[in-house]
Amino acid sequence: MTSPSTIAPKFLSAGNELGVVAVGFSGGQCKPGVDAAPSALIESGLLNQLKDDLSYTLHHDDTVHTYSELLPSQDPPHRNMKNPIAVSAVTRQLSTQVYSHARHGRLVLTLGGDHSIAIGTIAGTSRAIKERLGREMAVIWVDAHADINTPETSESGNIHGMPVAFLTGLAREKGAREELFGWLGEEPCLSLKKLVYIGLRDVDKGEKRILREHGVRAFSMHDIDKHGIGRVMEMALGHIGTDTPIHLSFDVDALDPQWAPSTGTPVRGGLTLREGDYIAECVHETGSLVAMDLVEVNPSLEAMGAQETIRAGCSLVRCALGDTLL
Ligand SMILES: NC(=[NH2+])NCCC[C@H](N)C(=O)O
Ligand SMILES: [Mn+2]
Ligand SMILES: [Mn+2]
Repeated sequence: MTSPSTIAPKFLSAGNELGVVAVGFSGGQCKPGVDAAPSALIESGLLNQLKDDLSYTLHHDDTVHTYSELLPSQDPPHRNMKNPIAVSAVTRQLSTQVYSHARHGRLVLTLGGDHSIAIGTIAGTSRAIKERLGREMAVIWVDAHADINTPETSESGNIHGMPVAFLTGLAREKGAREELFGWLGEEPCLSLKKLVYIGLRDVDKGEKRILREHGVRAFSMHDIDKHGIGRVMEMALGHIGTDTPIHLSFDVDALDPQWAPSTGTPVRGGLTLREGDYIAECVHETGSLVAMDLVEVNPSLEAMGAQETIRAGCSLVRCALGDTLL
């Protein structure tokens, strides 16, 4: 049984308004199928639960956006990135959709898609929050991976391993063309000081150097084993403070493959589903949540576990949006 949350949101307009954006995009990595996640999540009843059980007023265009009209016929590698023009165009368009929900003071839920789409979602919310409230926002990035490669440090060329580098300005290219992420502008969307990672366990060499050099706050699985998830969440939220809007970007591969096998880059030794739900519940309890992404569910991989993965994804979203155990 569920009932609406009693936590009053600090940075949203009244009325429990939820903007939903469904993004069927897979161009930030090489495995097809992650584009089918939004339909799978919606078909399993997620949006109905948010409406009926958690009493949200939904703003959704009933479309899974594939942005096919934006995809170029030619998209050669640029600085070693695969599909750079496609990812740039899709995230640019997505950022305006997320922005217009957030500008109205709605909580924004984006269902991906691979994690490259966070370039668009975080660009959109951070701009809206800056305009509405004159504040900088924080990002909690829950993931097995840091996704902070620059095009130059990346070994794969997959942009889903780079969104944080673009958002924080680390990947900036002087005089970049609009259609090659130049649209992001000079000013970073996110400060490295307002970024917190949880769940890391597969971080590339170049990424480790970046995290160390900039003193980024990161809680790996080692930290979770050592302190327990309760203490880790206290430290993570303590770093952000109580007066800062939070964007939660949740990569389902943060969960152990036992709970979320159907994902493109699974890594053993991850969070239990309960730990994942707990992270989401704690973020909800802050009252500071302004946006959430759920990404990297790929129902076509490990098809046996697809329903399991979808169920886990739905659970994470419900918890972040106020579902409680009692
Ligand atoms: N969003 C993800 N699942 N990212 C995985 C990234 C893997 C690897 N670090 C790369 O840059 O290619
Ligand atoms: Mn990941
Ligand atoms: Mn990721």
